[in-house]
Amino acid sequence: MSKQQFQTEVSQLLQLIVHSLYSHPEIFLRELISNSSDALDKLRHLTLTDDAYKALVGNGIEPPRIELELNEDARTITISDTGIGMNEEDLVSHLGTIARSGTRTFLSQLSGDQRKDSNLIGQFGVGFYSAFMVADKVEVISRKAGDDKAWKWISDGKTGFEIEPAERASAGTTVLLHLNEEGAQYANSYRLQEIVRKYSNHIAFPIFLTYDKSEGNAEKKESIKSRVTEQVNAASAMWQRSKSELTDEDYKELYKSLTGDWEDPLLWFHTRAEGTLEYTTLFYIPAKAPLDLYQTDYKTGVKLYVKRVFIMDDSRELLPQYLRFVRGIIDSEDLPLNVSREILQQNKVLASIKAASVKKILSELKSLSTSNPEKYAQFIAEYNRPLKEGLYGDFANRETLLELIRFKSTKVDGLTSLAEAKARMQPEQKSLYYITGGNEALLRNSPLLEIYKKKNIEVLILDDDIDEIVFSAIDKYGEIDLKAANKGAASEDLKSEAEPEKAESLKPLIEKLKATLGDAVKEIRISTRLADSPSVIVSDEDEPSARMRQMMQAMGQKNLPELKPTLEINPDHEIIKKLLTKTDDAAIQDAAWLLFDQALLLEGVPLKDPATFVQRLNRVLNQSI
Ligand SMILES: Nc1ncnc2c1ncn2[C@@H]1O[C@H](COP(=O)(O)OP(=O)(O)OP(=O)(O)O)[C@@H](O)[C@H]1O
Repeated sequence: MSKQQFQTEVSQLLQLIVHSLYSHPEIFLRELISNSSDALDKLRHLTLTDDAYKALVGNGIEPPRIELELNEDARTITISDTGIGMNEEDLVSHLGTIARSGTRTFLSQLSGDQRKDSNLIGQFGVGFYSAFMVADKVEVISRKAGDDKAWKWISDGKTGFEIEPAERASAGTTVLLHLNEEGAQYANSYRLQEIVRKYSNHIAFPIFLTYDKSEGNAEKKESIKSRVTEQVNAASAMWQRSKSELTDEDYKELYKSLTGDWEDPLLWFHTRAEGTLEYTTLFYIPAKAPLDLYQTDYKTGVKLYVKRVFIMDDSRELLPQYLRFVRGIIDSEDLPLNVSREILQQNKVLASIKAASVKKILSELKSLSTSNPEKYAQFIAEYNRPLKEGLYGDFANRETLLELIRFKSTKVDGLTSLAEAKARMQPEQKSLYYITGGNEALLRNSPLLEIYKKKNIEVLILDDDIDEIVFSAIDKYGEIDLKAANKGAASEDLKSEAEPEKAESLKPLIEKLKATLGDAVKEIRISTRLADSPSVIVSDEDEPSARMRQMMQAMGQKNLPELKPTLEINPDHEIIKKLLTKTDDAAIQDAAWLLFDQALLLEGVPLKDPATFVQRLNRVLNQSI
């Protein structure tokens, strides 16, 4: 026998489970049955596709079933399956550690108070460990398909576990729960049947319950107990039934058992396609974004079935990456059962299912945005950003995605759509405008927006760090141009007349400024977009903005060419007007740098030489007091 410690995270998780989940202990059964169902799925796939496993059917591998056994006197429940099973190594790694990085990160981020909040932990599946809510000792006896040996794992759920050799007639896993005080209520056959029907009715494998049934004997006026085994669930793949047969509760329970989420899903879409290709899809959108949404090793949430046989649940080919928050099932009639990961990558059937699924999901979201704006707002609060990622990669659905994404704006509180912004356009307004950068407050106060304010034109505020990358690739919304206010060309539309004389009179000043700033700027020109500020910096259409360069540097991009922005000055500003009459070169030089540096600061670009900036500022201040 070997005694082993739990990984630290497991101990933390167990603490959390035992101390915060008392409100839902019954879910232990759903979690264990869903593990059994997964194990049966995995083995069935192997026996259908792999000759070595095929040969073992009836000889070490039994037909798929899940058996619950209740022993009221001993206060034990067993959950057995004829699935894939675990060997010694699997038992240690699957039941002694937490493999999912999402769970690990989640646990490490929780504060003391949050740990007490059971809603928070409901966001991820607690899985097997939920057994310790109801049991003070758990034994797992398992034999892996293809192996002769069986192993027993025993733990009190406190610090560690023991492993020893065991006996098991065929492949599969038996979980034996020694119920604790809290769990005693489940040593009751009615209760168990009720829980199975509530949470696991849709499980595609038969679930049997063996228990002592009391039956009245009218003659002797007494009840006789007999040991019986009865099937408890419907055992048909729920998604294959027609929508009209299914209730909201059915959908919600399937979702919970698929994902381990405790909250109801926000939405679901159930579709059956018949015709050239036959398949069923059932997609769910979780109410809260999955914890690993922004991790590169995120867990995918769509399971692939072929003719109701589970094939895989970790393929990134089933939906595009930006829809990685979608959970659910794709069940195809046309794919081969032995379809491999490599084949999936170039498979035409899957490509069509995938394309149709994306269209379906997006079009359902689009109709939700009009039919139920409140629910849509909940969706957007969680998933606006992944949709933007889609804008970057999914050309085929760009138009729909543009309709779905929501924006902050200078004209409305909260969020708005492009369609709404279009409806608010001024009669003379030629394009839709936006400004990008990493900080909302900075953007809202940017001098670049002054002219828009003056002309009562709306500007969308794009303050997500991916916005500039995404939107620089998108120049149209339908027929209308989308233009960045921080780029050169946006001001073309807003040009006022009467410029030639102004330009002529400012020429000498611009030359002096240019002589002072030299290589720090690419060009100095008269601005048509400023009202209250004396100066601003802008980038060319094809250049990354100043803020974007910072991001690229932060991400480790080296050898970026020096930033050489264009400085625009406001001919109508008092400072510029005064400078026109100044002849003192030293004062003009100080002013040139101050105009440039303040424009950089407002763009959120840190100054290269703050000390000189402060000296200059103090010089000018000194003269003005
Ligand atoms: N009945 C079983 N048969 C075979 N393997 C099992 C069984 N129960 C658990 N396992 C193994 O133990 C692992 C951990 O199970 P656990 O329920 O904690 O998490 P999970 O099912 O992977 O994730 P989640 O419950 O969050 O969806 C499983 O991934 C599986 O490999």
